[in-house]
Amino acid sequence: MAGSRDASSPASSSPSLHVVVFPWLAFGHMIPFLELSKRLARRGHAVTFVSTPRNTARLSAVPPELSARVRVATLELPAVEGLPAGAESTADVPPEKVGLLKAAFDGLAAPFASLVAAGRRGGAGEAADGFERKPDWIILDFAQSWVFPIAEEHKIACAMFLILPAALLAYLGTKQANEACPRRTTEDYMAPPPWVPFPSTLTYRRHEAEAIAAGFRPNASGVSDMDRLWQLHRPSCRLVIHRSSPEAEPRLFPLLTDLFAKPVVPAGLLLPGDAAPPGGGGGHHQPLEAVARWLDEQPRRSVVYVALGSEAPVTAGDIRELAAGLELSGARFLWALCAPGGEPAAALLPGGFERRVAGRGVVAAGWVPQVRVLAHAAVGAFLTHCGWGSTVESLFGFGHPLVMLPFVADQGLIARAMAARGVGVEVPRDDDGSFRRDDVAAAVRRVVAGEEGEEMARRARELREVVGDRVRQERYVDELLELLHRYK
Ligand SMILES: C[C@@H]1O[C@H](OP(=O)(O)OP(=O)(O)OC[C@H]2O[C@@H](n3ccc(=O)[nH]c3=O)[C@H](O)[C@@H]2O)[C@H](O)[C@H](O)[C@H]1O
Repeated sequence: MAGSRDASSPASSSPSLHVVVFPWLAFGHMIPFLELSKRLARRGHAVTFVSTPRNTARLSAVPPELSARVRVATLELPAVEGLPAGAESTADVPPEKVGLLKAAFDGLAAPFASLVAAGRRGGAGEAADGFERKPDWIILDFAQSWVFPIAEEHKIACAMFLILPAALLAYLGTKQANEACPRRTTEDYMAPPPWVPFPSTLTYRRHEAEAIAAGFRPNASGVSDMDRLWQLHRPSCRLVIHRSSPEAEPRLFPLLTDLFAKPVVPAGLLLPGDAAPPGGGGGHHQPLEAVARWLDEQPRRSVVYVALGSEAPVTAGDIRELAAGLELSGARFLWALCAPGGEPAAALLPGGFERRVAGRGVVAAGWVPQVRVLAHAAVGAFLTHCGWGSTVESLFGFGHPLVMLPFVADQGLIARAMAARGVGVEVPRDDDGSFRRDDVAAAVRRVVAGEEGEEMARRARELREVVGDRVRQERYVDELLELLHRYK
């Protein structure tokens, strides 16, 4: 991702802001943070996007017309024992090592403080060492608990941008509410929280609840994810922003603003363009050409696109069972197979699988430009882990019905919410999260065939029209900017 070394004068006459945008080291986070950056820059504001060298190199390029306002500041991750060399995102490490990546991330506190301090000295100093001018805002992710003291020292306003659905923050609740009503058993984590005063689908299956409970306990970084997230209670965190909208998640924004006693506001869905610019991704980039030719030959809306995000804890057994289910389903499919731990994908597939599905099924090993695949006329459904980014892109961006295979974090909440909206079918799971090929095949058939499938597709297209209305979504960014001007 290229960016300029200095921000030119903004296009609009209103006082422009300088906003530092700093995502957690995960593509499901960096991609929406970059989408927000583009929108702020398009409205005449200066953006400094902060990440690490390998991550910024793998992100899609900033459109040329915005490169004068989006500046990239890269910070070198410190080495941490046990973290693979060169690992800079959750896509580069197995799930059990993400805690070490957080420990390395915490090592960016000092270089980030230097970046801010250099900017504070201002003047003709070497721009590369700091910001051209003091930031008005730092928009950070859930993980940077150490940014707040730096921002407070330099009197810079902070906002926490959660690229997760508001449903997750409603489920997690405030620090105070959790201390008053502690969740102690797996069953406690499976139930809707008592502080949501209306019926909701905020429930987890047993395997999901166990993963959520782990977020309340310290990980290899020594800090729990919840203690990082609950830094949003600090007064210097003036806003909480969600990549979402009231149309996508009714009733939650007023509830959260009340629960957290500060504005919890939508940034809108930040829908990517119809055909994302060519660019990297979480790993080795699969050129679309190899995939597009096959898609071009398929009937309209006949293909199930299969992808499980950049960090889902998918096991080799899951991949074999999913492959067998896709084979049994008889459906056409394109599978972007990001193998766990970087193992070669072919080694994980059942013997003879690709030969038996030849003609109707393709496995694209590695990263594909997902938005461009979802935009293809041949794609008619999405088998997904229900990561919020993928859900927003596929359902609200392109109106595809969903076959849902959630794993961790917010994914189970998203799956229940989308099933309740009648736009997808969840694959049944055992208590340990395992699933069966017959259930995968049955869920795929329900979504891609018959009256039920047609009704789901109709509802999905209706959601794209109503919730994915791009004009309305862009207005949320305008409303957010009004708040950034007001609260800075
Ligand atoms: C917010 C949080 O992000 C996490 O990230 P994860 O990468 O798993 O999934 P997405 O949010 O779908 O993000 C994945 C992003 O990677 C892109 N992509 C993925 C695979 C590929 O082959 N090519 C691509 O371009 C995709 O288009 C999307 O933008 C967790 O899910 C979590 O549940 C979710 O709520």
